[in-house]
Amino acid sequence: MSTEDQSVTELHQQLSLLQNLDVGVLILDREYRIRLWNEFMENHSGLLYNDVNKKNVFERFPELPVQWFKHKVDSVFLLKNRSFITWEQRPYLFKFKSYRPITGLAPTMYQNATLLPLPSPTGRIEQIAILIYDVTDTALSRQELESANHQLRTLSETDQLTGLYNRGFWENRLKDEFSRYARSLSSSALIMLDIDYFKKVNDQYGHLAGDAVLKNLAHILREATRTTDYVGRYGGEEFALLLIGTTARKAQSVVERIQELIAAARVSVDDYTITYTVSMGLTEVHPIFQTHEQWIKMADQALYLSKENGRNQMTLLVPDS
Ligand SMILES: Nc1nc2c(ncn2[C@@H]2O[C@H](COP(=O)(O)OP(=O)(O)OP(=O)(O)O)[C@@H](O)[C@H]2O)c(=O)[nH]1
Repeated sequence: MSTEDQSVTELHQQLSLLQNLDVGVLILDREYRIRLWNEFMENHSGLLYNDVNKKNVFERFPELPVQWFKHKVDSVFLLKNRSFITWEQRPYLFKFKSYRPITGLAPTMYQNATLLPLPSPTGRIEQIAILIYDVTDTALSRQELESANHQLRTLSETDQLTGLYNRGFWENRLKDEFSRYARSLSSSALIMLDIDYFKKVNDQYGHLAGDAVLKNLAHILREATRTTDYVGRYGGEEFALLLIGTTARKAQSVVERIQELIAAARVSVDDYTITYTVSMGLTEVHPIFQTHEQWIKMADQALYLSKENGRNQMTLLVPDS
């Protein structure tokens, strides 16, 4: 075989390899025209090499963000360095359907891409190659893992019955807020709240009715507070509200809103309509507190006074400086 025949054979083998790779390969010139398009690209795009050859990539694929992609391609021409695009940055470059059986959940193929400069024998870069990897399986399993972690985190932070924060998580937030106060001296208010004569609700209407009242109250507490506040279930029928960046005076309007919503609430269980009241204790964070537990203790004392004085009321306690 002559040297020329040998080169043709080698070129043919290389092209055949390129065609059969399970990776997308395309070549772009400086005008963003497609100069090579392998079988992977044909199969997934439904466009044959002849459909795209010498065509501008943006005309053929309008989903490509022009500015962003040009910037990527131009820098490979300019710096003569390879560059990468991951599915985390952009889920895909080319919008291909995903046909993978185990990833039936993803309608579109997730892709990683590598952009490679292709130097001519003189060292000039007139074309670049783009390799497209199907990473749908990886992307989906990562997303599933993240979603499972998120669910686990939520479970470990949440009270199952009411969906509010559980005591452990809530108390940690109070601790954080207390440390933040030591640095910033920005005010926060704490309300401890307890349902009045809740035992009677259980005794009279049953435990499920009691649960319905707890859920109703949780809903009201969420309604009456900001999303930045922390509302927790502190114990059986005791709740705790941490109002971030709020003075005791401002917290009183939250208390009033809670009282109004509870007064209007009617919990229907079977043929019964249940009404209920709550007692509350309110304290603002204060330099006199050495620990967050002391802050809770004072709010608890305020709650106790509300109970002592006849229930269905709020008591504000201000520490002596
Ligand atoms: N249904 C239901 N009841 C609960 C739950 N957790 C605690 N309890 C009940 O809450 C009641 C609390 O009763 P007590 O501590 O005597 O308080 P109370 O009857 O509200 O009286 P005061 O607080 O003094 O007004 C008990 O009957 C507990 O069984 C729960 O998750 N669901």
